[in-house]
This record gives sequence, structure tokens and C-alpha cells, in this order.
Amino acid sequence: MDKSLAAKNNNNKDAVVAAAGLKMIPGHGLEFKNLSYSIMKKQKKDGVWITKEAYLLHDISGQAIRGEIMAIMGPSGAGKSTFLDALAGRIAQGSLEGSVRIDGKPVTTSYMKMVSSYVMQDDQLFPMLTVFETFMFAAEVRLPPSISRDEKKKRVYELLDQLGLRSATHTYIGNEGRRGVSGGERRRVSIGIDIIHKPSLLFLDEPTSGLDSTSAYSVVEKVKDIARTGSIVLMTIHQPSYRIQMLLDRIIVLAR
Ligand SMILES: Nc1ncnc2c1ncn2[C@@H]1O[C@H](COP(=O)(O)OP(=O)(O)OP(=O)(O)O)[C@@H](O)[C@H]1O
Repeated sequence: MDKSLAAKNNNNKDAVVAAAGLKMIPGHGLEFKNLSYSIMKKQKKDGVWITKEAYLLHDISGQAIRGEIMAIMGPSGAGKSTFLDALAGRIAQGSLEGSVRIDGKPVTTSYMKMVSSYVMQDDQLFPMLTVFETFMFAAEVRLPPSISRDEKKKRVYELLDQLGLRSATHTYIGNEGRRGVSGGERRRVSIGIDIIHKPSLLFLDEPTSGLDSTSAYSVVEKVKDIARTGSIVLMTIHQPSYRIQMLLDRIIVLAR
């Protein structure tokens, strides 16, 4: 396994790029170069309010390869979600510096949104639908109208198998008032909705947060399977267990 420490983000000082045994393959996958993002922050100095530029990301370079998981790690507040958002084209272009390329070609925000999917930490699932109904709904919304209902059903069953959700096919999503799928299953359903159309790039923000270690492992295991089908996968993750770390192909560590 090639465990690459890809880059280090240093908020206010000069950027430190630490690359230990980094395997870079120019022109492949998702390449990001000299990514910086700053905001104007108000702070009190000697009793006077001043506005100062603060870097949330500073000079980050690295590469995520097709077929692999790149994990973005670091302490709370290091900028993991900001970095994921920057790559996914979810923050204002004007304040973002640096370049992002896919397979050697520069990408625009709209292209990035077209070829990628983003799994958010807080999902918005309908509690009154079953897992099957949830996936069918996603299939209707995300797959082209030219695809028949039978083909959509086939894709849904494929997804249920891929994500280990067959036994929960007809279980309600549920909520506090109505018991439904488990936390780990719910997270896998959220991922399913975002991969039903087989995006070539998948971003996941803390897919394991709030899960017990077995469920967290199962989620990352499924994410690894998705990567293996040829997608580029990037995810933020906080304090992964040793077992989970063994599933990660590349690690980018952001420091505060
Ligand atoms: N628009 C903004 N204006 C001011 N500060 C911001 C803004 N966006 C993010 N921050 C700050 O930037 C830092 C990085 O935030 P971010 O959410 O990316 O960190 P994180 O590593 O994902 O943290 P966590 O692990 O706690 O989710 C935080 O201190 C946050 O408060």
C-alpha cells in the first residue's frame, strides 16, 4: 500500500508541503496545485477592531488518483471541510487561488459540479420512505428520463448489493419518532443517493462521524469499493481507527 503524506496546510506562516514517498502521476486523476483560500477576519487588537486577512488554506498541492481513496485528515478547525469544498467547487472562485485539474485538464466550477457528487454530513432523507423507495426516488431524479423504470430498478438493486443494504431494502429510513435503519445503514443510503448515477468523482464530508467503530469501518469499506470501480474519492475523516486507516490509499494532513 502506498501511504502518501500529501501536504500540510499552515494557516498564517509560509506553506509547508511535506511529501513523503509521494507518488505523483502527472496528468492523472484530480491534481490540485498551490490552493490557497483566505477570508477577511475582524479581530480586536489593543482595543481597536481591525480587519485582517486570514488563510484557511495555504498553498496545498497534491493528487487524488482514480481507483483510490484520498483521506483529508487533521484536527478540528484545520480546514478539512473548507478544503473539500474548495476542490468540489463549492466556495466562491474569487477568493480561491491555485489550480485544479482532472486528467490534466483545468476544470471550471460548473464542470466539477457536473462530474462529481458531494455527500454531506447532514443528510436530508425522507423518514417515511423505505431504503428501496429512497433509491428509486433518487433514480428518477438523477438518471436520464431515457432510462426505463426496469433499468432504474436494476440499478437500485445493484446499489443495494454494493452498499450491503439488501437486508434493509424495505426498512423505513425513520427518525426520532419512528425507528428505522441504523446509523451506519443511513449513512450508506446517503452515499447511495449520490452515486446512483456513477459519478467519476466523489466527495464525502465526514462520512463516519457519529458512528460506532464497526459501522464506521463498514461505511469506509463500501467507499473503498466505490473507488475500486474507477472513481476518484476524497473524504474528510476525523481520527480514523487503525483498521480504517488501512483502507485509505492516500492521506493529506492539514495542520491548524
Ligand atoms: N466563511 C468563514 N469565515 C470565517 N471563518 C471561517 C469560515 N469558514 C470556515 N471558517 C473557519 O475556518 C476554520 C476551518 O473550518 P473547517 O470547517 O474547514 O475545519 P474542519 O477541519 O473541517 O473542522 P471540523 O473537524 O471541526 O469539522 C475554522 O476555524 C472555521 O471556524
